[in-house]
Amino acid sequence: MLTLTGATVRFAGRAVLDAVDLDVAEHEIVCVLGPSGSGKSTLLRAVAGLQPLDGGRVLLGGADQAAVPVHRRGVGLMFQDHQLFPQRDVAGNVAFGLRMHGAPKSEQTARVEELLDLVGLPGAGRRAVSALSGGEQQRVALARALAPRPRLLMLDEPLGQLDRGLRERLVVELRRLFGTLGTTVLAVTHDQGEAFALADRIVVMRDGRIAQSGTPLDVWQAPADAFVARFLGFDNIVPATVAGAAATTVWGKIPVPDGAPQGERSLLVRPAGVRLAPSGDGLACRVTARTFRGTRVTVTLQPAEGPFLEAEFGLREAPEGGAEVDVVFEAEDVVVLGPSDT
Ligand SMILES: Nc1ncnc2c1ncn2[C@@H]1O[C@H](COP(=O)(O)OP(=O)(O)OP(=O)(O)O)[C@@H](O)[C@H]1O
Repeated sequence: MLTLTGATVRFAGRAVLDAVDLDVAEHEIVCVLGPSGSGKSTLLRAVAGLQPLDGGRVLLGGADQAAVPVHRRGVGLMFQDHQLFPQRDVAGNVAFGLRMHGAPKSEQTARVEELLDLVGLPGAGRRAVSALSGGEQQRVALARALAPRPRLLMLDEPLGQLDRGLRERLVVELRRLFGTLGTTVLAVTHDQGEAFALADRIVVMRDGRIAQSGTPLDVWQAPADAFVARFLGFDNIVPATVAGAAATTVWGKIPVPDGAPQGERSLLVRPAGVRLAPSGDGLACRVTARTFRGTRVTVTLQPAEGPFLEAEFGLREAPEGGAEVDVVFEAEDVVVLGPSDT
């Protein structure tokens, strides 16, 4: 459906999009994740035709888009701030794209009603957009983007301004809606939770390049490198020299899973893989913080050397704040990451 090959955009000589290759299949929901300034919005703008490329190509349905203007690309766009027209009512906003395409009035009216039903706002056509809540405005913006049946829907931080509870509900609704409609989606967000809940595939960007692309499960289980792992919210990452079944780190020798890549690497230890050991049998640490998380407790451990460790224990076994404990590591919760700056 969408293919980018070597897509490059430079501002003042700096590559903000640096030879990006990306394929989005029909009906696929791809979420682009990355820190601020990594080039996510520029990527969307380049696909939409709002940002000319300095190199490479954008193909939609196999056709090069270099000479195709924005309104002929057949893409729907929805931005964080909705950009609804305040002087038009809900129906006027949803019909906008249909009017631009010259759809007859009767067809516009029927399609607007259909879309408002679809996004959970039946009969809201005559309401003023200024009188809607943030979540309702988001639904109107979505209905407007979907109305002309775009072959590709692009979302830029679609839930950015809404509160967390509403975002969590809407993201589930969006996924269900896109699944029902078979919409092909390219979405940009810096919220990992949102991306993981919405996407069939996650693309992590760093400095204008793709750092990793994979299913949510793949990316979660096996982050490509320390940058991706940190961006996904993992702590417990240290440089390591992996040889055979163990890695040498500032935290001592740590067992690694069978078949782990060897040599100079970064190592990630999941908090669940840190276990208490008898005194003198493991890495000696002091407990510096304890946080209750329902039935589990997250404990921060400071070893004599190296960064602190996050560990996760059951309520009964979690050590007290200030306690001196020894810990060992379970190989199954250790991930050997690619060679990378830690
Ligand atoms: N028109 C422009 N002129 C100059 N620099 C720009 C322009 N547009 C974007 N940039 C720069 O390009 C880089 C990438 O911007 P972009 O908006 O694509 O990042 P982003 O990943 O979407 O960030 P955010 O999450 O903050 O929206 C930034 O450093 C930004 O300052």
